[in-house]
Amino acid sequence: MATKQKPHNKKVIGHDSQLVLASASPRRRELLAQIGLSPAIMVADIDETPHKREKPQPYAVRMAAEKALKARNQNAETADKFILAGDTVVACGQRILPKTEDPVTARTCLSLLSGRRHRVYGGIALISPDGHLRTRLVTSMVRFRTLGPDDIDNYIATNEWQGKAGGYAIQGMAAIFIQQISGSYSNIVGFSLFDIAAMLGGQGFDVMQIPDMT
Ligand SMILES: Cc1cn([C@H]2C[C@H](O)[C@@H](COP(=O)(O)OP(=O)(O)OP(=O)(O)O)O2)c(=O)[nH]c1=O
Repeated sequence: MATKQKPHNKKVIGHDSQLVLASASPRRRELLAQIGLSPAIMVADIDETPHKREKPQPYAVRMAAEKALKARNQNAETADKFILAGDTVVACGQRILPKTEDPVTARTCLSLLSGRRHRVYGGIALISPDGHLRTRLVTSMVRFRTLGPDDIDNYIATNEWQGKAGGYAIQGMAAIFIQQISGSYSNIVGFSLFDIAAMLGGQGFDVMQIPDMT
């Protein structure tokens, strides 16, 4: 069995089997796999309706925290584990765009995003084995080029907008519409790997020192 080189001066207090991802999102699973993490998956269904006049930034953080807390409260076996959850919110100004489930809503979102900049807010929540909840908000900016009717028709035909915040996925065909981003790319896809590694690292869970089981 191959193991990654471990510097002797570092104490590892966390490893992969101690990590739970409270998410049904294949994107979040794939993002964690990119940095060598394969957590247990526990889906936490929560009510994702924004509160009246709730701003996108606190909404993203609240959603992530509720997912993590629900996973912990529903599964006794998570008690001594790190629980990670994320939430992606696409906002045009202070307006929260929906996760699009039908083509009409997806068209409305794409028309709104066409030719302008918007923000993607990523809420991240981490519950440590001692039960402490920590959260972060990560912001990325995305600029779409102007979309013509054919662009929107063709994109709708891909079905890639289904279940995506704001009606698009940067990791698919929508990449051809995106002129510029600033901030974290992984934050737009699902959650910021930089911030996750930093949050885990702050709790003694060093992502670079997880045994490689392959
Ligand atoms: C903007 C954007 C969003 N998305 C996706 C990421 C999220 O899966 C989804 C936003 O919905 P979320 O509620 O953040 O996540 P989810 O419902 O898919 O999964 P879970 O709550 O169980 O963790 O939009 C992309 O895949 N690419 C993008 O470019």
